[in-house]
Amino acid sequence: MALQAIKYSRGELRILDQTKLPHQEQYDSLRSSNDAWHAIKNMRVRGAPAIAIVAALALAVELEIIQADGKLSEIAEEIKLFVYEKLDYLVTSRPTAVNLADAAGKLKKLVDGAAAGKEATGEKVKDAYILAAEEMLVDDVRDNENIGRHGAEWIIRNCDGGGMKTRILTHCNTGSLATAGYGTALGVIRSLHANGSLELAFCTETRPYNQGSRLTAYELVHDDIPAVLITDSMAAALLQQENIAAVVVGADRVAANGDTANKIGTYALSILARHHGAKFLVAAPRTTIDLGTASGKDIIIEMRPGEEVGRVRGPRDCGGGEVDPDCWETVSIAPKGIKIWNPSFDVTPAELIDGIVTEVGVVEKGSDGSFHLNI
Ligand SMILES: CSC[C@H]1O[C@H](OP(=O)(O)O)[C@H](O)[C@@H]1O
Repeated sequence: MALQAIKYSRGELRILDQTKLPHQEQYDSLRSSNDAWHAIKNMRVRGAPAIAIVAALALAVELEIIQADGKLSEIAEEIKLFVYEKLDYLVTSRPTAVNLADAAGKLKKLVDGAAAGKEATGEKVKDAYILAAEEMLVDDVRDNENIGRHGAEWIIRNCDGGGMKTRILTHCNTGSLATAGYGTALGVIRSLHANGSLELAFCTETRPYNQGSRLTAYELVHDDIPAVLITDSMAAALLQQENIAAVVVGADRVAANGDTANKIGTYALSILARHHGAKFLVAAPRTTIDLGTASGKDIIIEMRPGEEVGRVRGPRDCGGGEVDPDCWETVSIAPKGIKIWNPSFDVTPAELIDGIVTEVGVVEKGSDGSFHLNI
């Protein structure tokens, strides 16, 4: 059974609380855009594609509940403006990942068209919105499977030992827990594994939120994919000592020139990959490409609370690898009074990226040395 960050049926949305993983699988119901905003902000759901999908579906559920309560306006314009207001609010939950803003723009355009019709009613605008939001869930899984296939084929064609068993390093979490399913960079690893071309996947723990040790390792173990967990600080020694074919990462926003914002630590890995002759791939659907942002210097980087660095939270360790899931503790690992810098993302320059893996193929730099991303 594939892991699902998002469980949805018409009128009901549940998310897997990722702050409880890998020790507890707990689903929380979201019944409004306000519920979604807080779940995204406190990272109970995270991952650029998943954030956009959960936000869109939470508003769909909110509209269904309003109608069930007999409070849905029959005036198309009123429902359109309601959707506009809620989407603008949801976009403020996390600023760096572009998928949410991209989805909001598309959904606003859709309801604008639905409300313009002569026969338009509030219910028709609501129904049009809900169908579009539900399509995002289906489209994302299909796109990720295509990303996985294109990325695996590229690695086999272009990496040393391609066609043999490859060793891949990945960062953060870009799998079923960051998307509607299958994943982007982790989708490439899944595809390599499925066609027998993966020897070993290495995943970084990805401090401070530990998406790698808590989420990616969880997915790799769940899918029985051969994998090794390393700390972020081990990446250089790994690339120096092991034959890593490629570093494959996700993205939160790809600027028009190919500069890519992704989880903090990605930029360092791109330098290490170049120095050690490993390929460096960014895997992301086209909804992560932002042609309206010229380059990486224009990307807003989300700053998160210092507590995420200074504290670690988890269930009590009972010894022998067993934990008490009902007894969670927070442990301070930094002195009181120390200032903490906690940018959630960094920007990898296009020059250090060998390819951008999308659902329609892998984009490489042209003869002019630039990425052309209007695909
Ligand atoms: C396919 S997920 C893309 C991206 O999102 C993650 O960030 P976060 O866990 O803070 O939402 C990470 O940067 C992934 O690479």
